[in-house]
Amino acid sequence: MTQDKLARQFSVFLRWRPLTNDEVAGEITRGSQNQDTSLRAVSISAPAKRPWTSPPAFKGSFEPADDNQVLFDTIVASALPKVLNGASCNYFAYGHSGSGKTHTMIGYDYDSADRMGLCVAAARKLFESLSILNQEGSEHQLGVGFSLFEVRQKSAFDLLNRRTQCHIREGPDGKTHIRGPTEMLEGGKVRVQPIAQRSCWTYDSFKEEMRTSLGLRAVGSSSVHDQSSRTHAIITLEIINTALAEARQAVADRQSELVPVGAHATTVNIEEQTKGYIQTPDGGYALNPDYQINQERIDAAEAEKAKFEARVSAAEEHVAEVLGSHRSLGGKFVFVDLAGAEYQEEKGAPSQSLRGQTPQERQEGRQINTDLLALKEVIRAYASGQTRIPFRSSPLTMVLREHFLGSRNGSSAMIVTVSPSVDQYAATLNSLKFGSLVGVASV
Ligand SMILES: Nc1ncnc2c1ncn2[C@@H]1O[C@H](COP(=O)(O)OP(=O)(O)OP(=O)(O)O)[C@@H](O)[C@H]1O
Repeated sequence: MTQDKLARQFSVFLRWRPLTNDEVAGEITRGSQNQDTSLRAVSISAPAKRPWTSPPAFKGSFEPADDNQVLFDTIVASALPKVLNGASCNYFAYGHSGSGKTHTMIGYDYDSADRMGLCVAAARKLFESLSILNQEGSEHQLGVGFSLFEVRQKSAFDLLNRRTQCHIREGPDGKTHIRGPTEMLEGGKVRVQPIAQRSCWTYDSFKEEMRTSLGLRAVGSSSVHDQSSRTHAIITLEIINTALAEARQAVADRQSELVPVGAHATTVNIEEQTKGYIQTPDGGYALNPDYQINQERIDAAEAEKAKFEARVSAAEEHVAEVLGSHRSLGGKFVFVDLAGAEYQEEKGAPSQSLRGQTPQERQEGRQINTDLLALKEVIRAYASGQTRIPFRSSPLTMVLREHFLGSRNGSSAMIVTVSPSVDQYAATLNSLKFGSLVGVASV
């Protein structure tokens, strides 16, 4: 295995949730074997269903009795030292609606260790480690920058900013920018709101932010269970300090100062070109003999613009310097609670959950499937060490680009959540096939 390949480890785990009270049709028979590799092959069967066995693809498999603490200890805990060393570690929950993704990633009880979701448990451990580092004494206390937004169709919705709709775009620098509405400030300055990051200095303040923001999560109306989420929720916990927050704020301020100066340079250029040329009878353009283009005026406006661009670059360099001032700064845990995968029954008929959907929900379902297929291709390309990774294929993968690229020395994993109910056989089979396609590429 090459060094690069080692740095791109991606593991796939399987989690069987318990049967719910209304799942009375019986349980899928399941097996899991280690063959000649360190990965497990998973097999399923049920009366009147076609049995299926995966290739060796799963790093581990969790039974219904395994609680969230067992998952945290097995999958996430070992990543903590990497995050404290500045790496980015990413975790995805994939599964059909109601299979246990939100229970796994976020949880419905933030106070008990065996029920809190992986992101809450990670925050708890992170704050414990940061408090030790902070006692060692440093100029700026370390804390956690928390952001939480949803990707739905082609937009992002910032749950830390009243679900404000943000646009997902690729900038000229090739990076993905997620931008909210523009604000007009004094002196013609324009500020484009980025996705909010809340600075949390204690675990309790983080939990409070989580509770408030998750109250705003979008839910669908007619899927498998009432709280079905139709969006991909992306939660980031980044190690920050006040110097980093201030340095990033300075970049935003310099960018808003640049906007009117850049607009002025463009206006001057257009004015001079409009006066300096006249239209000829054949529809072409020629120099206006009655006007001399004022090149000095254009150059002065361009020079002013260059001065403000340099201020932005200097502020960006300062962010990089601050990031380099402590080994932990910029380290990140990223948790992605993916929208429920939608699927067809074996013979192409719509599944029970698809039948009662509105046209808008069906359209959303198609986009969700597009996003999930794009994610599968990105993970396969990433895990197999390819240099060209198709991030542009969907808004979801565009948004995840920086986290994949930032995870060089980190580790990433997907948890495929499935129901053991025979009623959910087709959905479970569908999720296992997806997980094994991702898992075999990660060997
Ligand atoms: N491993 C588990 N142990 C106990 N209860 C679970 C487990 N997994 C899921 N549940 C319960 O099953 C229900 C559905 O789970 P959850 O909301 O996590 O599904 P989901 O996959 O996020 O669905 P959707 O995509 O529709 O949001 C919840 O009541 C949850 O508490």
